[in-house]
Formats: sequence, structure tokens, C-alpha cells
Amino acid sequence: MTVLDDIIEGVREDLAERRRALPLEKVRTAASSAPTPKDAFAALGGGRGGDLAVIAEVKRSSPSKGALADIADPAALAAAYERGGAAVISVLTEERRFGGSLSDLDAVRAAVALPVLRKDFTVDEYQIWEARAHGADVVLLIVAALSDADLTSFLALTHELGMKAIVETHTEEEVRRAVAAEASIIGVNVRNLKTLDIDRDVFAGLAHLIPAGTVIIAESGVRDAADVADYAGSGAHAVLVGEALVRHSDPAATIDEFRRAGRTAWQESGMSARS
Ligand SMILES: O=P(O)(O)OC[C@@H](O)[C@@H](O)c1c[nH]c2ccccc12
Repeated sequence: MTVLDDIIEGVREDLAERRRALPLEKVRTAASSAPTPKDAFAALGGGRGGDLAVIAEVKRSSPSKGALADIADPAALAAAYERGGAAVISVLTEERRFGGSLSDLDAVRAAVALPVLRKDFTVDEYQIWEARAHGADVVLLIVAALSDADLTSFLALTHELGMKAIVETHTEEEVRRAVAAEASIIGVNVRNLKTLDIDRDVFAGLAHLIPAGTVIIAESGVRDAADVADYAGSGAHAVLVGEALVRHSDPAATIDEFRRAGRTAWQESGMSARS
């Protein structure tokens, strides 16, 4: 059994409990009165390149590193991210391994005007309705956790609800599946969710397979501005950063620094810039 299988087992158990407490019908009603979704595709630059967007994550802990930060006030952290120039705020809602919750999502949603990503292991349509009911604008669809049929129908539901999906990949095969499903935002997670190993070179190895016009996100492993510059130089339109921001004493300044590093790298790689 891989780490991913193990996480998903817990996610399914927690989901069954929430569904018992609040049937889908009720969640759908809540979703219909949620504020209109904000366009995350546009916020991430629309796949045009030339600049770098930062997706800043509210992340309390992770299965690979344990506790990362004692985030007493997720709303204040998200507001700092917004001040620093983040394009999208990511909120982990998985509880067992990442210490997240839907209350974190609610708190962040109320605190910022930016698009908000509900970051979880989506394995059931219930979670997509739930994300919308809690005001999320984007959901995460991890290709490694989904059949092609689920990937396609989950993407369709996400779009029906006016949201966008970040379709997460880690291998060439997964990128091909994401492209075949017509994903408009594709993330390359350099962390293998089956083993939790990080390999930053995975990004450059896969980014060039993603068609122009798609928003390309480099996920995980950003330690500093040099890592951001590397990802941007290999074609990232956005970076998704958790640990480096939650551990920093000045997350807003760090985001600003990352954006500058990314912009410079894009300018320097002018030859290879996608249009
Ligand atoms: O803390 P990091 O290394 O900056 O990583 C952030 C983000 O990429 C990571 O949290 C992540 C990427 N894909 C995921 C899927 C589920 C849970 C978490 C993740």
C-alpha cells in the first residue's frame, strides 16, 4: 500500500462521516447560495507566460515532515499572503495528515478577495459540492488518485459549478491523461505522493509536454528564490508554495521576493517563452 492509498483511505472515512452529518442535498443547497466563483485561470495569468504567479498555501503539517507551523490564525496568514502579492490562496482541508479543515477554508475565504483553492484528495463529487459550498473557487484533482472516467466527470462538475480545477500530475503518463481530459490548469507535483520523495528535476522533465495556453504550475519543494527561478526558467507560470512560507517570519516579503525572481527568470528565458 502506498502513502497515497493510505491517505485516501482516511479521506474516504472522514468523508463518509461528513456525508452522514450533512447529506449531499443540503450541501448542494449551500453551494447554490455561495458567492460567485472567482476566475483562478485568469488570476494565474491565463497560460500566457512572461510572469510568475505565487499560489500561497496554508499548511499546518505534512506526512513527510510532521508539524510545520502552529498557525493560530489562518485568516491573518492568508491576509499576509494577499498583501505580499499572492495570486491564489491554497488551503489544505485534509485533517489526518495535513492538520487542515473546512473551518480553515471558511476563515481564509472570509479574509481575502483572491481566488481560494480547496486543497484535498478529491475522490468523490461530494467534495466538489462541499468546496463550492464553502466558497472555494478552485479544487485539486490528483490524476494518480482518479480513473479517467472520474477525472473527466469531476472536471465537468467543477466547471458546471463555475470553478476551476488544478489537475495534478507527477509522471509523463499522468500529464498525458491530464491533457487528454482537457485540463486548463496542470500542476506538476515534484513530490511523489506514493513515496513522498522530492525530485525537483521532475518539473522540467514534464513541463514541456504541456500544451501552450495551459497554466503550468510547479508544486512543492520551493526552498528559496533560486528554486523559484529554476521552475520559472523551465516554464512555470506559477509556483505552489507551502512550507517555505508558513515557516518564514515575513511571508508577504517572501512572496514578493519569489515573484521578482520568477519574473527575472521569465525575462532571461525569453527565447523559450511560451506564447
Ligand atoms: O510545502 P511545499 O513543499 O511548498 O509544497 C506545497 C504543495 O505543493 C504541497 O502541499 C502539495 C502538492 N500537492 C499536494 C497534494 C495534496 C497535499 C499536499 C500537496
